[in-house]
Amino acid sequence: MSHTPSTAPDIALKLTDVEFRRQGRVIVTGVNLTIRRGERWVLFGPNGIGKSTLIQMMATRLHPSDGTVDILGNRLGKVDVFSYRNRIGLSSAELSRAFPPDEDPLDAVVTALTATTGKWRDTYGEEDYARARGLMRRFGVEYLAGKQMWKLSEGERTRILICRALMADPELAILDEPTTGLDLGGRELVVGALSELGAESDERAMVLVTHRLEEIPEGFDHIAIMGRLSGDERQAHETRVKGGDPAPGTIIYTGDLEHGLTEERVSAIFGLPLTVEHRDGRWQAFAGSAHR
Ligand SMILES: Nc1ncnc2c1ncn2[C@@H]1O[C@H](COP(=O)(O)OP(=O)(O)OP(=O)(O)O)[C@@H](O)[C@H]1O
Repeated sequence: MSHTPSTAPDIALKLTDVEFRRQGRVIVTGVNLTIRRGERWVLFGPNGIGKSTLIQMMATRLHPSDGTVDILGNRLGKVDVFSYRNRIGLSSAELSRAFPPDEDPLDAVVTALTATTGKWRDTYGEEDYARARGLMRRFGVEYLAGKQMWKLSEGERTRILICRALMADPELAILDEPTTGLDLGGRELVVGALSELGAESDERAMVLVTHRLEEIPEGFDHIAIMGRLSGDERQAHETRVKGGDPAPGTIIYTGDLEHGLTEERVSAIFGLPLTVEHRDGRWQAFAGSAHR
């Protein structure tokens, strides 16, 4: 049966008027975001604002309560997700819990080809394993082949999941906090490898989630910044914000990263005066003045 794409061919991801509620609480609302093929995006915002919630939708793991999510021309909820899930590469903490504890990390990477976890029933060729090993080398974890997933440190598991996310040469790669648990050396290796990937001119769309400016790789030049509803918009929602629940998260800026990451905006979303610096392609933020 032929399938009419739900969006223009150059659009990888489109969220339209998305709201997500959990147990009566509005977690995110008014989310609009369009990501084109070949673009590298950072999804940035403070803890608990709803970044992972949006990522789960972008990766077909969660449906919006309202609004629409279009992924690679498929409207979420209208098309069987298993028909296109292997075109999306995801690395996230939630996913890391899906593997059988004794799974070989090499298999955890290679099973991305069939969008499964656990190797049984599937067979993969030598070429597949060679690609998996190549990715593991690139991210400094080739030595983990033959080990067991449950024994990995957090930083090792994170890197294995990045390799897995890239294994199937996905059209959309989604990396949720890809430097979680990494020591300084590991972080710099991963940020460097992601910068290289970001600089490659291909049609893959990439979305990287972080709440730390230091972890934005070079080449990621678009940003969606999340903050909480404020002013009139918040008041319009007040009747729906129960008890001490924080105001819903939303996207307060989308576009060019260079212009989006202003001190004013970053200070506002974290609720304290911050100095933001951009030097040699990398970003950093800290409280107070750089000239003290
Ligand atoms: N299963 C759940 N049940 C109830 N509330 C949840 C659940 N999962 C997440 N939440 C709430 O939804 C809000 C958004 O969470 P989410 O994980 O999307 O934020 P985040 O921006 O990714 O945060 P972080 O940077 O800390 O990972 C939080 O207040 C969280 O407590």
